[in-house]
Formats: sequence, C-alpha cells, structure tokens
Amino acid sequence: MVSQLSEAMLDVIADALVDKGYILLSDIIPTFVSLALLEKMQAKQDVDFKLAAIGRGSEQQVNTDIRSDKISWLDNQDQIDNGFLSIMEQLKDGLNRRLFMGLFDYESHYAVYEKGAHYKKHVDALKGSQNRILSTVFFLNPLWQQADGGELIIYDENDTIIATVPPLMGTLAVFLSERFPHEVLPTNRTRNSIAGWFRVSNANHGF
Ligand SMILES: O=C(O)CCC(=O)C(=O)O
Ligand SMILES: [Fe+2]
Repeated sequence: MVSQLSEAMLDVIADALVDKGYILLSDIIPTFVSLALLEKMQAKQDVDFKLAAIGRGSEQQVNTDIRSDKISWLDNQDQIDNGFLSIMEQLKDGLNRRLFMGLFDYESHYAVYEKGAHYKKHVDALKGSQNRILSTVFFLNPLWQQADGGELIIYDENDTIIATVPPLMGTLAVFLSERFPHEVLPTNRTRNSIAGWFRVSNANHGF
C-alpha cells in the first residue's frame, strides 16, 4: 500500500516525542477516512458499544464515576477500521526506524461520550509496566464549539496543564503513555473518539 505518512511528517513526530514527549497533529488522517470512521461509529453506537471498564484482568470493573464512555474495539479485518489502522501501522514503523522504540502492536477502540460523560485524570500505563508505550487519541467531531466542553486535558509530571485539546474532527494527539496524566472533561454533547495504544512485546523492551 502507498504510504500516506511522509518521511518529513514522521521526522516531525519523532522529533517532538524526543523533545517534549507529545504532539498534537491535524491533517494526518485523510478526511475521507475520518468521515467513514465517524459514519460507521454513529451507525453502530446503539448496538455494539459497551460501558468501558477500568483496571486489568480479573480486577476489571465498570465505574462510571471514573469513566462513563462506551467503547467498541477496532478490527483490522474491517475495511473502514483498516483505513485508520494502516496509517497507525505506518506511524509505528516510522517511529521504530527513527527511535528504536520497539513498538510491536496497536490496540484501539472507538469511544462515545454521551452528554455528561467524562473520564477522570489517569495514566494509560503504570510506570515500569512497559506494555502500553505510546498513546493516541483521534477525534471525530465536526463543528465542535467551546461550549460543547469535552476537552482532553493533558498534564505534565508536575500536574501542570500542558495542553487543552478540543475534540475536533481530524485532530490526533500522540503522547508517551507513562508520562502524561490526562482527563476528558464532561461533554455537553455526544463526543466521538478513537483511543489507541502502541505496545511492546515483552517486558525487557522499552523506550
Ligand atoms: O477520548 C479522549 O480524549 C481520551 C480517552 C482516554 O484517555 C482513554 O481512553 O484512555
Ligand atoms: Fe487515557
């Protein structure tokens, strides 16, 4: 398949991850891909989405005080999902070539936050667990207004806010999973996103 991410774009992303540990991008996923993802998401929302759980393995539980989004996992056998996943694959390969991150696979889910839903401050990977290494959040909300709320707030290690990201169609946030606590503020209207994580394959292999 023809690469959709240019070498120059991959250089910019790699440099930002080295310098700051995160980057906010727009225009990296073609509009026709985003629109297809949104259309599919909206068509499936009433049937296929389940309240997201927190915790791992047998500790998993739904706790809507902490997070109240509903999710559905992407599947690389699905043509629409694959439009997005193939670009994430290019990102993975491009970063591995530049930074030797050892990124091995990528898991991702659609998430719908209905009016009033939120996700309290959390980190996507516990320090030293070296499983989820790099987080991505892709937003699918055309015409988002400030009054709609639902911003992604990213903090640094000292709990200072470093980015307030409106969940606007086409924005992709990429950040190191262990380093940045983040939260989703309550949304005032339905908010659609795809959250994903690049993982390494074993505990000795990290960034
Ligand atoms: O949708 C978002 O803005 C972020 C979601 C998130 O942090 C997560 O699912 O871990
Ligand atoms: Fe998260």
